[in-house]
Parts: sequence; C-alpha cells; structure tokens
Amino acid sequence: MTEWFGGYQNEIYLQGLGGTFPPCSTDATKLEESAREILGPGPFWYVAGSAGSGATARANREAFDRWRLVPRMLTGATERDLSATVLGTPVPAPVLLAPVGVQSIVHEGAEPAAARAAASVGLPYVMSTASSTSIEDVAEASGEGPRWFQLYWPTDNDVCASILARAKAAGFTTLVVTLDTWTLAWRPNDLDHAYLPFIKGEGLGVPLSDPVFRGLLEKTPEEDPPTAILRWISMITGTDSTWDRLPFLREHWDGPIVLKGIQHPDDARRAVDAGMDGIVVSNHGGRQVDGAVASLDALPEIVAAVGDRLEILFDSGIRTGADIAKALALGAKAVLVGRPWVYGLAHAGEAGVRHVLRSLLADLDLTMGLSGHRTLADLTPASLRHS
Ligand SMILES: Cc1cc2nc3c(=O)[nH]c(=O)nc-3n(C[C@H](O)[C@H](O)[C@H](O)COP(=O)(O)O)c2cc1C
Ligand SMILES: O=C(O)C(=O)c1ccccc1
Repeated sequence: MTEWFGGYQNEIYLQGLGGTFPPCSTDATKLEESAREILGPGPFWYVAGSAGSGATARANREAFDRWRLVPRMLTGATERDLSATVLGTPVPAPVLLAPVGVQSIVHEGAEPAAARAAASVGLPYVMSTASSTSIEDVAEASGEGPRWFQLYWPTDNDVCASILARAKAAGFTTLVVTLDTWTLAWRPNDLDHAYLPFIKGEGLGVPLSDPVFRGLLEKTPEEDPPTAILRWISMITGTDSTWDRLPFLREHWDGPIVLKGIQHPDDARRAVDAGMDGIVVSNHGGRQVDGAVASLDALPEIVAAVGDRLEILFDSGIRTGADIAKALALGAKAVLVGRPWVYGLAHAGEAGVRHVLRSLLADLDLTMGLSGHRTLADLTPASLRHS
C-alpha cells in the first residue's frame, strides 16, 4: 500500500486551526538547539558530539550541500510511491531508524518508546546491542513493526551465539554488524564531562538479561555490578575482529547480514566476497574517525564498485527529505537516520519520535513530487548536479 506522507503537512496546518502544535520542531537544526535546553550537558553532548575536532561530522553535512537536485516539471509526480523492499523487509519508504545505544539517557521511555513510534509509521527499528532494555522488551514494543538487530560483536562466541539466538527468536529479521566502533573514539565532548554511559551502568539491557553472559560471572550483576559491567565492556571493545570471523555470524544467523561502517570500496568488495547481503556506508555520524571522508563522498565510489552485488544502505548526516533524495539518487537503496529522532525522543518520547519521522517522510515526499520524481527508481545521478 502506498501512503501519501506529504499529507502530514496538512495535518499540522489543521492542528493549528484548533490551537494545537507539533510536539517539537519540524526543523532538525532547531531540534538540536532545543534539545540542548532540555538535556543536561553530559546527555546532550553524548548525542550531539562527535570525534575529535568534529571535522567529519561537519563534512557529512557539507557534502550534502555540494549536490543539488534539478527539478523537472510536468512529470505527473502528483501521486507518488515511495515504497521499497530493503533486504527482504517491505517498507513504506526507504528510511530506517539507525541503531542508537543507551536511549534511557535522553528519555525514560527509552528504546520501547522509539520502537513503538517506528512501528506506528511502519519503518524498521534497528535495535542497538547497547540498549537500556532487553531484546524481548524491544520486540514486544515493536509489535507488528519491522525490526532489525545491531550487533556489537562480543569476543566470547557463546555469548554472541546466545544474543543472536534471542534476537532471532524475538522476531528480528536482519542483522547489522557494526564494524567501526570496536573501541570508542577520542570524543572531547564526552571526556570534558567524564561521561561514559556504560560506566554508569546504563545500556546493559542485552547482556544483563542474557543467561549465557550471566553464567560466566561468579557473582550476579545485581550482587556485583562493577565486575559485570567491566566484563561486558572488555567483551565488546578493545578487540577488533577480522574478516575471517564473519563465517561464525553466517552460521548463527540465517537472515540477511549487513556490515555497518564501510567507507572504502575495497572493504565493500570484501563484504561481497564474504557473502554479506548488504553494507551501510557510514562513518557513525562522525563519531569515530575525526578527519574521515564524508559519508556521502564515499558513496558513489562504493556504488560503482559493488552496486549490483549487495544492497547499499547509507547514513551519517541525513537531516532533511532532500538529503534522503540525494543519497538515494547517488545509489543508496535506503538510509538510516540517527540524531534527529533521538532529539524527538528527548522532547516528547514516542510522540516526539513519531513527529520527527513523519516530518522527514513528508519532506521527502514533497521534495520528490515537486522535483518531478514519482518513484524511487526515478531518482538517479541524473537527478543531481554537483556544485
Ligand atoms: C547517541 C548515539 C548513539 C549511537 N549508538 C550506536 C550504536 O549503539 N550502534 C551503532 O551501530 N551505531 C550507533 N550510533 C551511530 C548511528 O547508528 C548512525 O550511524 C549515526 O548516528 C548516523 O549519523 P546521524 O546521527 O548524522 O544521522 C549512535 C549514534 C548516536 C548519535
Ligand atoms: O556512542 C556511540 O556512537 C555508540 O555507538 C555507542 C557505543 C556503546 C554504547 C553507547 C553508544
């Protein structure tokens, strides 16, 4: 079924007639500004911050500005179909909620609130391994909504297998393996506030509810929290995996597998050789390698290298409908969005996330229509000029 996402614009104007307004801004920049007023400095910078000088986070945005849509007229784009199938998951529009850890930092409703909002719009929720709640709780909140699982890859194979089995049993269809964060980058904004969620014992919903992880501990996490926390941190950080470990994941996951954090065409080729189903071209929103290439600048080369051999998803820097259209025109099959919906969560929980998602989809829908694109297939490099 196709949905007319642009209709949210009328809905908002009509609300205004009755004196009601959206729960937070429809503009991503303003959302960040007002989130700063709501959240304390530690939580705000945890979300807004990035690695080092912030060069890559800025570059992510600047890259979008160098591409411009060239609108076409009289194409009959008054009715549009944004629907797609992404790695076997039918979606009303090719947009996913990027995995975001420790959402309890910004809102008490945390991951279940965001998962409910995603399900209500029909967009896939990608649950982070670093969630505040268990896999099963997020699955329940998702209801009928599509759900994918993001893995921070534990070095202990039994714990890894247990987590994957639980995710599968809870109805998560697609596995997203994040490769670019095997340790946290130098993040001055977090360091200045000495702010590390894990140390505060947050974001541990997955391991603390895992029987195999618990079985490794001499005392329960309830009796001895610091030991459990440190054991988990040492299991998912500090040790980079290598390509030869990927078959283990294939053995323990029978659905599609996506590698997140690919920025070099040769790594994209290796993902193909390893039999992966997809990649996310991403620099983790500029939070890992300061000075790294802008994600959008990395995209065309990767599409040229492997475009027809696996599904290419994209994230890092998406803030508007035009940004989504540009990434799709450059060859991404779908995009993930990070910070904007987290700010929605901070403002108004589930309703805030829903508002941000609906705003993005309405913006995308109207941008596509007014630039003469009726379907996603109409968005090609020819839709853009580099400026
Ligand atoms: C607060 C925060 C927490 C994040 N946590 C995770 C995570 O747990 N797992 C992961 O793969 N990516 C994580 N990311 C990265 C996002 O999935 C995504 O790659 C990034 O936010 C995209 O950039 P954007 O925020 O500019 O849209 C996190 C990002 C933010 C902002
Ligand atoms: O902050 C992040 O970017 C991130 O990926 C993460 C990792 C572990 C816990 C919380 C967030």
